[in-house]
Amino acid sequence: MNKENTSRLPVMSGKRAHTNSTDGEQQQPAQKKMRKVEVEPSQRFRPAASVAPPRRPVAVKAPVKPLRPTGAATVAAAPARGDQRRPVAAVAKATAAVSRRPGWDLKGKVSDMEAKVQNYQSKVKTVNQENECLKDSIAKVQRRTADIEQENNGLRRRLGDCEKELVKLATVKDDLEHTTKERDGLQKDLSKLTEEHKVLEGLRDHLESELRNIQTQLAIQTSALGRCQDSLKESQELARNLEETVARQREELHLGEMERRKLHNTIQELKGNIRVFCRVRPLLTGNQSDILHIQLPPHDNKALTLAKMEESHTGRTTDTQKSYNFSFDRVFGPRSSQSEVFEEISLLVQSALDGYNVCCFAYGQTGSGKTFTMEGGEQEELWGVIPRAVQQIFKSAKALSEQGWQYSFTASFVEIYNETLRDLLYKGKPNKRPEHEIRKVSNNEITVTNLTYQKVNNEDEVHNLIMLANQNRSTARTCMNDHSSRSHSVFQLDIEGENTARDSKCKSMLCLVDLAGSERVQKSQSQGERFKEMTAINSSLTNLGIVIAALANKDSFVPYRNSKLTYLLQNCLGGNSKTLMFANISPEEESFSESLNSLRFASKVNDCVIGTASANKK
Ligand SMILES: Nc1ncnc2c1ncn2[C@@H]1O[C@H](COP(=O)(O)OP(=O)(O)OP(=O)(O)O)[C@@H](O)[C@H]1O
Repeated sequence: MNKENTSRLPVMSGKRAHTNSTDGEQQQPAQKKMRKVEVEPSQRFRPAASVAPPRRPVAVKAPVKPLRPTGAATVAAAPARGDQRRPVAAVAKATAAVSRRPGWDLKGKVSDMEAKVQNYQSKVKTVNQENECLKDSIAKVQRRTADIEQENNGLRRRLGDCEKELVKLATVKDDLEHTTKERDGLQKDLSKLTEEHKVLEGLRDHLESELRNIQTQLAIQTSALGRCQDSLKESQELARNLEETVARQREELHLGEMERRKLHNTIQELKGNIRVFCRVRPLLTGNQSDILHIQLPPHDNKALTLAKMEESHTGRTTDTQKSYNFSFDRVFGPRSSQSEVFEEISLLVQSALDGYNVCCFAYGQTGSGKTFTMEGGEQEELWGVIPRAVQQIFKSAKALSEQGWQYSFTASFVEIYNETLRDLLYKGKPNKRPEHEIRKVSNNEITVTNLTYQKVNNEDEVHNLIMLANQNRSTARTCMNDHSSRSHSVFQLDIEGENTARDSKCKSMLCLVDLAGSERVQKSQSQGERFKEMTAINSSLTNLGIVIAALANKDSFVPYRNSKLTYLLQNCLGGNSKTLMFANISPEEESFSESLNSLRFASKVNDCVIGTASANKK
């Protein structure tokens, strides 16, 4: 640089002045170059400035200015180009003058020499000035250099910082890549979410439209609800009125029921507490019109005539027809159905639910149709009194439950065979049958020891018990009827009713009795065990007649205990009961005398008026 500066100095050395003073124009490029040199550093730093923040070097402002004065000084201090050439020309002139001066002209020569010295002094002065200027320039350049170095150091530090930053940026780049990946992933997620969002928006729109529909429906329903509530209020009001009406009608019904019971009882009393029905069995074979000896008046269902031609004992008189007229509460002919028969006794059965003891028994010779009347056949239309009575009892109990009556039923089925009691509901081993005794307990109630008293809740349960009883029933063969029953069977249903709302209770029993055959001993041709059976049967039936007669006569003593049958039926036959007797007769002519016998017995019973029944009420 010094070399450059040296070579580009704006001032010519004395020697050069001598050698190059001929061409003053050569100095100008040197001056231009010098300006250029001073400007270049700042220009060179510009690219760096473009990297680093633009920090303008301090030296840029200063350097140009002093150089101009230098140049100017050079121009001012130094002689003008024309002037610079003048000393040289003067020297040359002086030289030429010297050379031209004659040797003797010393004075001229001295004056030339002095001019020369002056010229050189002026040059020295100019050079010194330039030298000072240059020193200033050098100092400035040095300061500038220092500044530049300083700046350079700053830039290096900055470069270092930048490198560090670059390293950091490399990490940042990694982070950026990672972040970019994450961003890509997030963008994918975002696009997915955007899709989902779109779907959800669609769904939302759909739901919103549904919501609007629902809201519309809700509004409709709300208004309908309002209407319903109004109508509910009206209905509640109506229901209250109806409830009051129902309560009033219940009261009326109860009073009506009480009235009905009273009237029913009055009717039963008017009919008599013991009633006798006669039933003629149809012929089992042949035409019913062949029954000639039993005459039933067509318009009187209460009369019956037994007619028989009697031969003259002497043979002198003609045969005479002997007629036996009977009158009963009702006479059923051979064509009467089971339902017709039951219709007549259903009112009596109803009395049992009203708290009256009811007894219904079938009397007649073997094979006359007692069992058929009481039990009947398997088919419902052939059902006899017992199944029909049970059906009616449970039906009526159910109907009365609506009026607050609750009933409980207990069934027992006992057989009296040869004056011995047998439990027909017994389920144990035959050889372990217990013995039974009839006992009178408190309230004059009759009970049988060791007997099965089975609680029943419905018709079916009773039917099952009847089937069990039939299996247990003792049957014996006789020459008159293969399956004739040689025993009395007594089905008893104890009824207890309670109406808690009315604080009413009632207790009664329904006895349905299928008596053993009533035929006379000699006709049955029985012997031995059979004879004993017949005697016992006849004895108990005779006692039944005696008891009924005693009751009719209002005897102070009624011999109930003379037979097991009357003892067992004591409460059903007494004053506090309603009794119905079926007199069953066979249609065959050979049964004439047995039929006559039965009808006579029935007639006697029919003539009896047994006290006034009263309901067992609390
Ligand atoms: N009204 C009737 N209609 C049709 N068949 C009847 C009628 N009455 C009785 N019978 C029939 O007559 C036969 C004898 O009747 P049932 O067994 O009822 O007589 P019974 O008096 O009970 O005899 P027993 O004293 O021996 O038990 C049976 O076959 C029965 O089906």
